[in-house]
Amino acid sequence: MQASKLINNLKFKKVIPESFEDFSVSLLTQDTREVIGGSIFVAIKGAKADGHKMVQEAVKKGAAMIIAQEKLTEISVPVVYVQNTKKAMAILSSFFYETSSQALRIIGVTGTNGKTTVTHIVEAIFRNLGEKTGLIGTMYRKIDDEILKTKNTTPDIITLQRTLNKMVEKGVSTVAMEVSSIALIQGRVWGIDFDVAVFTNLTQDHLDYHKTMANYEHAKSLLFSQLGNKYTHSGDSKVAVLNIDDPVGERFEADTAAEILTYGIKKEAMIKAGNIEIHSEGTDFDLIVFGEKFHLSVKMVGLFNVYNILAAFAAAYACGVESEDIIGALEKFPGVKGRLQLITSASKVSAIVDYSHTPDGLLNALETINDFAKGKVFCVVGCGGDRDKLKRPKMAKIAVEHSDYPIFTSDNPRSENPQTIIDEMLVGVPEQVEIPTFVNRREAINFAVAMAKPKDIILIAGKGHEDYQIIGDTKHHFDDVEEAKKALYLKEQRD
Ligand SMILES: CC(=O)N[C@H]1[C@@H](OP(=O)(O)OP(=O)(O)OC[C@H]2O[C@@H](n3ccc(=O)[nH]c3=O)[C@H](O)[C@@H]2O)O[C@H](CO)[C@@H](O)[C@@H]1O[C@H](C)C(=O)N[C@@H](C)C(=O)N[C@H](CCC(=O)O)C(=O)O
Ligand SMILES: Nc1ncnc2c1ncn2[C@@H]1O[C@H](COP(=O)(O)OP(=O)(O)OP(=O)(O)O)[C@@H](O)[C@H]1O
Ligand SMILES: N[C@H](CCC[C@H](N)C(=O)O)C(=O)O
Ligand SMILES: [Mg+2]
Repeated sequence: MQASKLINNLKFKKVIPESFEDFSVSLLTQDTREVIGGSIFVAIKGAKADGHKMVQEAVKKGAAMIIAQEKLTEISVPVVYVQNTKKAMAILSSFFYETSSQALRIIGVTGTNGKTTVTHIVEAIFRNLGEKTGLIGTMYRKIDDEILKTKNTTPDIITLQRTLNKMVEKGVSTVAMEVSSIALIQGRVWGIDFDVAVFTNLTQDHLDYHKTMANYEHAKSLLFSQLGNKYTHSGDSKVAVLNIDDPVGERFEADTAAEILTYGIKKEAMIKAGNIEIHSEGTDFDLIVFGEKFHLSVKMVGLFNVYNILAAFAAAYACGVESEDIIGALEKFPGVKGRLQLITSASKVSAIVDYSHTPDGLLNALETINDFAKGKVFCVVGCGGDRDKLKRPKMAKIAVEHSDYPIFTSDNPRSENPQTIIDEMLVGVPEQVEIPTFVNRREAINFAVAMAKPKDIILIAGKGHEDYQIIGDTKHHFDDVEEAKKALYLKEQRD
């Protein structure tokens, strides 16, 4: 696309110099590290760095035009001044990648917990129908079978539009996408034309960023207010899928112009579950869809996963998929890596690796395990550095109250001192309770495995699918599943 045509999509701007030699735009980027000849570089003022200070570097690498919101001097390429470069980036990327988001059916999922799980179930439902699918979230970006790495749960808008564009090229028709609260506030999904927006739940997380639960809720509500502002006459109205058992779900009804589809277990919902029986290998329940009852046996364990299944069912139902087709996929779905992932061993001690890194997630994981545990429950847990500190004493208290042997350790300490994080967890524990603590996560896992007896279960919480540990600025290889398997194997040899 020619630069002049692209920037014409910005109504309010000042271009200096006013006339310039037009060129074909090779790349639109906000990151100097990506710039190639013929790029347009968008200068963003971020939390850590300021793109305006890196413009010379971008030009040196071949940027042929700069979009800026602050005065730049001595720049040898045309500069387009706008009020807000983030907004300009959203507008330009949507035109640069043309029709991507309109050409796809996009299901956005937001909420504190369950986004990764729900998006994976939604993906499985549409794959089961023979469609090519896309998935964007915490673990990766997936275009049909191709897996691309990801830095954030919800990528920046340019990466997002680029990814959607590749999906269209590859013949993908439906995309399931996690939409984080931070992304909503930062405008990472501005201009994305969601067809269905799903709300899972809202409990404490990310207060380092949002400061209050009210701000956090407001951030999540943006997905619903962004949905369905314009009614199309094709009959495909936008749908907000809301967990009606969560008071926040009820409140979001007022935030959206879209049609509402409710799901729940406790309250009267359009899509409901009842007669729930949880066992160690799966869950049985009745699914009631507008009064019509189906019986389901799924491989996923836990009440919270029934909510995730209801959310995914409702999302697919909102797109017109038949109940029987959805159920077929749900009963086959094996679960998501690192979410209540069971590791058994000949020693009869089992480990469960779970991505519970919030108080509510940890409570749900422990309550589920307690429901079917026949021996004692161990809980190896830590809290991430440079993230919500208020989670620390709460998660510690939950571990102490809901497991027989809590053991505190490090998650991803990042720039923080790992012992300080553990000390902040200990604030949530009564003084007389002694907790074994290990800064080294491997030692904590080995200790739990050594202590455990046949029939005991060890929950290793917080890192799920992650195959790394971030200590300082370094990302070391570390995988809870690998560690648990190794420790359990050595125990078998010893005992
Ligand atoms: C605090 C925060 O949210 N930061 C996010 C934000 O960064 P930022 O805009 O503040 O960027 P910055 O690092 O200050 O840099 C400013 C500008 O300079 C540019 N730059 C920077 C360095 C350089 O050498 N060259 C260069 O051009 C950058 O590309 C950027 O345009 O925007 C970036 C692009 O969208 C994100 O990658 C980045 O996420 C960081 C890595 C992060 O850790 N974010 C976490 C808190 C986060 O967003 N988490 C959510 C929720 C997870 C969940 O609950 O599932 C997520 O969606 O991942
Ligand atoms: N519906 C739910 N309600 C409460 N807890 C849940 C729910 N679904 C999952 N969990 C818990 O939260 C953990 C993370 O689940 P998942 O990865 O699906 O959530 P997420 O919203 O994608 O998290 P993140 O914000 O880190 O991307 C799980 O390992 C489980 O312990
Ligand atoms: N999406 C979450 C992931 C937390 C995972 C946990 N292992 C940690 O590092 O704190 C976050 O960025 O807060
Ligand atoms: Mg996720």
